[in-house]
Amino acid sequence: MESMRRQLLQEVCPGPAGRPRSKVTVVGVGQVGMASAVSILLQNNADEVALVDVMEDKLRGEAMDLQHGSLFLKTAKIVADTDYAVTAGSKLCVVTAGVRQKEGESRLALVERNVAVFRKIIPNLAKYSPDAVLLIVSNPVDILTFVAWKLSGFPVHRVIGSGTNLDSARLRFLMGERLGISPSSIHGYIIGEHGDSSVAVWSAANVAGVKLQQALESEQRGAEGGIWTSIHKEVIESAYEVIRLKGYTSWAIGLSVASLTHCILKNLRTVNPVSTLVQGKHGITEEVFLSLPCVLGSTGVCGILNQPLTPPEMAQLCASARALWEVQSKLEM
Ligand SMILES: NC(=O)C1=CN([C@@H]2O[C@H](COP(=O)(O)OP(=O)(O)OC[C@H]3O[C@@H](n4cnc5c(N)ncnc54)[C@H](O)[C@@H]3O)[C@@H](O)[C@H]2O)C=CC1
Ligand SMILES: CC(=O)C(=O)O
Repeated sequence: MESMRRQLLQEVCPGPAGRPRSKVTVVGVGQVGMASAVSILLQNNADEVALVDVMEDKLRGEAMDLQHGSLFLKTAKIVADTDYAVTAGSKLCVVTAGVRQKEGESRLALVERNVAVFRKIIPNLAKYSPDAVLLIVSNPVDILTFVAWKLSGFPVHRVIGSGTNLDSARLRFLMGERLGISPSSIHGYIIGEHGDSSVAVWSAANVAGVKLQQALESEQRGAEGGIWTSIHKEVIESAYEVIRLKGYTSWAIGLSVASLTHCILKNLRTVNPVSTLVQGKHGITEEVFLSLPCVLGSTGVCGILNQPLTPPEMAQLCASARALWEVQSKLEM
């Protein structure tokens, strides 16, 4: 092959040697891992994508299938191995490995099984990519982000949970449907736990700066607690409903992960609700990770927005922190 290469072209200046500049690792090539990997590849931000899983054949099959699509992609290298050496030099490591909920099961019920999985994964990622940002997706994502922080020994700003970025996207979609306006023009945040105790910050919801609070208040006084309350309920039920219908959720979380990847690799400093250490914020005393609006850049969480909350919103957020602490404090680390 080398002699054919020499016949074919005269080498003038070989390309830059050494490490890739924007390598992304995805651990776990299940439904969420592959939806994330494909969404990341379609965004053209990474110059190398590495995949890791414990299921050798599935891993090789997924990698080959993606490599065969190289013609239609703009990512130079797609690699895969069960050995974490393949992840070396990653700028961002996305962790999607572990068990997922069965129909009707809560995210919190997965915690012990997925902590065991994380014990095998996180030290390896830290060893081969000591400067990476870790983006945790596996559930229960807030507790597992805390676990990843502890196991990695990384500074807290470099360990992020995908958190309520997805819940907020669901909220904006549902509000958009009701209002007939694109989700991109609707600004609404879900904060707190990614899951059952999440908090909808209705006090800040707006369309192009026009606050929805007044309309919301008259709605709340209406029959059945108002349409907006029911939208938050629908957001919480969303994952359960999709799991009931297709067995798992994948596309929306994959797109959400790719969007966060874009912000981090491109150092965009956009504001996204992601899971970060919130002790000391809004009266929270526990050492827990929950989502608050964060400025994201190449170093991970560059800042946490001081978002004004109403007393009921703050009380709900503190209850969310207590609910997580209840589970987290029982973990053997
Ligand atoms: N944060 C969020 O918004 C969301 C989180 N999730 C969570 O993502 C996780 C993955 O879900 P799915 O992809 O649907 O599950 P899946 O079962 O399709 O894939 C999980 C993958 O993890 C791999 N894995 C297990 N142990 C491993 C280890 N020690 N090292 C490397 N890989 C390992 C499995 O071999 C499998 O390929 C679940 O915990 C799920 O609850 C799912 C959707 C949204
Ligand atoms: C499964 C899950 O966490 C979600 O789709 O929100």
